[in-house]
Amino acid sequence: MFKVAIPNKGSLSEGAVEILSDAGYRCKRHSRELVVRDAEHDVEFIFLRPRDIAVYVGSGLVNAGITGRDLAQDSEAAVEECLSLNLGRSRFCYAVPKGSGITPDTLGGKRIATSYASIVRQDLKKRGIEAQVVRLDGAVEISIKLGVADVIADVVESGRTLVEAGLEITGDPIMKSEAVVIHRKGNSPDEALNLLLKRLEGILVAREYVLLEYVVPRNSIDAACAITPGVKSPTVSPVNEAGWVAVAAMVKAAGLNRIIDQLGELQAKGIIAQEIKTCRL
Ligand SMILES: Nc1ncnc2c1ncn2[C@@H]1O[C@H](COP(=O)(O)OP(=O)(O)OP(=O)(O)O)[C@@H](O)[C@H]1O
Ligand SMILES: O=P(O)(O)OC[C@H]1O[C@H](OP(=O)(O)OP(=O)(O)O)[C@H](O)[C@@H]1O
Ligand SMILES: [Mg+2]
Repeated sequence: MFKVAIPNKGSLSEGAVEILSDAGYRCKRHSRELVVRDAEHDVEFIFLRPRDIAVYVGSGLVNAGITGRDLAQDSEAAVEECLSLNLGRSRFCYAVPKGSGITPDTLGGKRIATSYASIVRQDLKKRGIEAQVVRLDGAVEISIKLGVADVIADVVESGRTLVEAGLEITGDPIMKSEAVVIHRKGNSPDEALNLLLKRLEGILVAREYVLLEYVVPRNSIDAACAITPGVKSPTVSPVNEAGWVAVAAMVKAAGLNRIIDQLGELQAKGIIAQEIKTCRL
């Protein structure tokens, strides 16, 4: 049975279960099960700590996993990414007490608290800086106030936790992260993994696009198709009224209102947008 590790807690846990469920897999836990079997798809979902997922995948004990890019890198496990899931986006940054003036170039000799010791050591090495890395499990932002560190390196999303702790980001992000599907480095994806990836890709596209349908005067069809070119090409069909045609096309949800306005200027009528449940391009 194909084994997929997913986070049992933390920021990525809900999103991972949701995208897999949208892709048609049965992976919801009813209580605290560690394993959920989807017999129909011949897949076993194993609930692990997000930090441990890359270790299991890298050792070949599970076939694939969903975890954060930062966690995968920090683990130093032999894994590679096969798909980004567009969820759990964050930046991994150095932060210092507001107004302290400490920058990434002046980290030499400082104590840097982090839950991602390996990423920080790699970054310091790249910069040629010697500093002390203090490995903490979480709530890293409080460590400076409590006196164990001068600087932190941590995950930043909205930045609210930093502000509340009186800290500010210094320098560019050390890395940008999001939830990714990983598999063992060097293994070429087998049929079961490719199927999982295709289904997840279908959900990513479905989340990004809507299906737009409208009718438009026949003499405006070229202009309308230029506004809604679809992914491959729009579907144009006859309607029961002379001089009009119906159009259906996938459009990016992000620019939807502007597209509707432009179609309105072409006298398009009956414009409707529908969510897409899944999609295979
Ligand atoms: N506030 C956030 N917004 C988006 N992604 C985040 C956030 N905090 C953490 N992450 C990402 O989630 C992943 C796992 O971190 P998370 O903090 O959820 O796990 P954890 O620390 O093991 O769990 P917990 O915080 O519940 O103990 C990492 O890839 C991280 O970048
Ligand atoms: O920029 P923000 O939106 O404020 O989010 C960032 C915070 O979220 C995470 O903390 P989490 O709740 O996972 O606690 P932890 O640090 O104990 O893991 C992360 O470690 C930061 O502290
Ligand atoms: Mg956390």
